[in-house]
Amino acid sequence: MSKQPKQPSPPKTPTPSELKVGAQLRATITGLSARGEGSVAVGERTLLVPGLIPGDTARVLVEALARFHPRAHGRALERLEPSPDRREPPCPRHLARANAARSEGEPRAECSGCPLMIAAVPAQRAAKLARMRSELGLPVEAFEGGAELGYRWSSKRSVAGRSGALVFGSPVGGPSARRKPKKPSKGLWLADMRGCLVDHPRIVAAFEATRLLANALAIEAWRDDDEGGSGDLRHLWAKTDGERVLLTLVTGTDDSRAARELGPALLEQGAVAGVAWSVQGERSNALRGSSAQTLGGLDELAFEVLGVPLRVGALGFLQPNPEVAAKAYVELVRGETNQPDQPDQSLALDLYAGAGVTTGLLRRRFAEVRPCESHPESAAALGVPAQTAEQFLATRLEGNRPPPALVIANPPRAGLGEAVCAQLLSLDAPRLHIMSCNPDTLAADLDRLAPGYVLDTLRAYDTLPQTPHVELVARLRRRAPEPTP
Ligand SMILES: C[S@@+](CC[C@H](N)C(=O)[O-])C[C@H]1O[C@@H](n2cnc3c(N)ncnc32)[C@H](O)[C@@H]1O
Repeated sequence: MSKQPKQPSPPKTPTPSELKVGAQLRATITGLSARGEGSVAVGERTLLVPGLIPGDTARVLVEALARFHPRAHGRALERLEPSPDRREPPCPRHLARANAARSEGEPRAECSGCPLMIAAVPAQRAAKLARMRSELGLPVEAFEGGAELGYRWSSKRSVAGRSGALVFGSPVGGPSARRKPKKPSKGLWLADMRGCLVDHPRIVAAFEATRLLANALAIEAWRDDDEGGSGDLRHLWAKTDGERVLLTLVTGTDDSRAARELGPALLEQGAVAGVAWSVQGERSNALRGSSAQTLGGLDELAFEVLGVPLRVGALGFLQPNPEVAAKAYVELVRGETNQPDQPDQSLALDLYAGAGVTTGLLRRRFAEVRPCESHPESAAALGVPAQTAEQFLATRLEGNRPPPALVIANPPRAGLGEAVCAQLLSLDAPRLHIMSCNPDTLAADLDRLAPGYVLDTLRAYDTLPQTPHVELVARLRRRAPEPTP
């Protein structure tokens, strides 16, 4: 008799009674969390396990049951049956390669910034789409992507380590890490992101040149402590137009050797086209500080997105993946479905306008476009006073003017929130188009807007492959008034 091939075992869903801290379970992952952990529903709770993807069956140690959320957190002890979509992550610094042999001097593999890199990209996209559709109930009709690697035109690093051996990276033990640092370190414990595969190659080269020079100059890393902190270089922010790099040095103090020596040395070496300096000495995760000064070279990058000329300075927002974001912008500003895209002679509002790509695109169709932006540098580039969307809408509502023909809004991750949604309902524009980088807050905003708006179309864009992030564009139209009986 010929030997039968081994059949995969049926998926295993643990029972609620098995879900106790310290218990070891056999579980098959069915979904993905917002932070890229594998997830599986166990009774009322969702068990989240970093380092696993849908289709993986693993022995999982239950480490915690959340007190205020129906969540449980687990750690994969052994992968019993890997998902067919699993792959060796291409990045040598990826946490999943922590146990691989390293040559001497090679940084440890502990980066958890791309938790989905352990799956092939089509499977990553399928898992993200499934989360948006089934878990959040978002009727996403299409999901478009672009380059899988080297796509980031804007990237940040934190700085840690001792002088002469600085590490540029992101905190270890983040939400998608499979293990916490073994011992608490005095400063930040960072995963070394040298050679990051998702960053644009120009940015990778600029960060590496900066690291080598900073070490040669014995620049110190900034350390937060109870006395308010000490040291110097805290964060780095690099942006590129595809050719040139604008680097911002963020230091914890205004008495900074990094600003005095590292910035000029980088320019002299030709490692970057421009260097700016911003001070952020507060105890917070805020990275950019509120103002920057140019240390030399270019003070802004000038380039075009969809034919719109853009100028982005040291602290201005730039979509990390302009290639895919451009597809989302087209969807965001396009005219009504099935209607010829005729010039509209009326007014459009562009809320959270950032560098102004959408303002420029809307100006091709509308006689008047009013952008709103709260960051001083971006607002100045748009020629408007820095104002929050709340302040801007409050002023418009006071004036009791007729509603604009279209409002577009592209808020940060926190979404529009209750106050802005209430203002938008009062404003009563016939069309409202929202671009969002957070499906969870978009789902909440769509619920808040439902009394006044119907969702026409919802499309997603894979702006950050290898990570759980997505960008969405929701196009809403004002609800027709109920017929009076
Ligand atoms: C996701 S970005 C979008 C920027 C721009 N639309 C783009 O695509 O490049 C969000 C922008 O909103 C700005 N912002 C943040 N909070 C704001 C608020 N409450 N009111 C107005 N703008 C805000 C940020 O400075 C940032 O430029």
